[in-house]
Amino acid sequence: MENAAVRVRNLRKLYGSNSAVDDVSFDIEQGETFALLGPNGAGKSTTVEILEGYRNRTSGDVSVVGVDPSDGNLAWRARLGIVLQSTGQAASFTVREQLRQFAGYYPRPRNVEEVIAAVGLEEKATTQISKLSGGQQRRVDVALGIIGRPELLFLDEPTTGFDPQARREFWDLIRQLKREGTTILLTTHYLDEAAQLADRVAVINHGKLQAIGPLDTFGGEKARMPVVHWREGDQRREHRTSEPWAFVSALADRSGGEPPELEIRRPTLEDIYLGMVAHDVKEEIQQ
Ligand SMILES: Nc1ncnc2c1ncn2[C@@H]1O[C@H](COP(=O)(O)OP(=O)(O)OP(=O)(O)O)[C@@H](O)[C@H]1O
Repeated sequence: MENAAVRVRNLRKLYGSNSAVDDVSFDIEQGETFALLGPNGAGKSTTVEILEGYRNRTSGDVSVVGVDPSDGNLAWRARLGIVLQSTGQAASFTVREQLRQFAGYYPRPRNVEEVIAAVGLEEKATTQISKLSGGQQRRVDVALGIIGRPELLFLDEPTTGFDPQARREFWDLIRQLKREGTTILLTTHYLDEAAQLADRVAVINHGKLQAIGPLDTFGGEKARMPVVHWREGDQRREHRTSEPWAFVSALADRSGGEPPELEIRRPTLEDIYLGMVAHDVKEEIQQ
């Protein structure tokens, strides 16, 4: 990729003799939403913290919006938005005060009131952050991450604690940022969230990049094959096929009409991911 927002080559991080990140390479294109998935302890946070300039690497090359994070200065940092897994808020400030203060750190901040509205906190703008619920505090984290109009937004488990409606509103907000050209690196354990938002997905497991690819082909043809489910007498039956309609039509002919409890299920990203991680499936790594 010519103008990658993020470029990672042969990244390694050792903690003593433990290889937390082991020869990982990938690019994130400008404007792309990239989801980094993997089980607990896989090396996601270590990778992301190296990109954010919060952690040193053992070896490899890294460039984030054109700068090596280990040389990143304040001007570089102002081009990034970071929503960490947990943040220590200045809890005695109100939502509006906190956002106004943060807006002052950036050269081209977004409008504070617009950001408050975007994260759905209009009614809480004058409430002290310490008096907000966990999910509302998480919305403040997200608001602080976007107030500086970042080119590249890091979202680490952004919707933990959100109720279902708040998650959907958050997804709309992320789509809006994407339309404005923001590059997004999303780390999440919610596979439906990755499926909703990501253009490309990568799975990191035991420190290694296990799979990477566009959302709509991720996992390969075999893992994505639909499964036809139906009932025959008191038995539940299923059949995996790349041509479910042909199979269903033959099944209907055979059983003289639509079989009971007929369903065609396409594997979700979660199904594909779980199959991959459980079986340590090696995907062809393609950039
Ligand atoms: N500061 C540290 N010192 C020593 N080992 C560490 C340190 N931070 C992380 N590790 C180890 O590095 C490995 C990768 O951890 P990391 O936090 O990057 O995983 P993760 O994929 O982000 O996990 P999670 O989904 O649980 O957040 C783990 O084995 C972890 O124990």
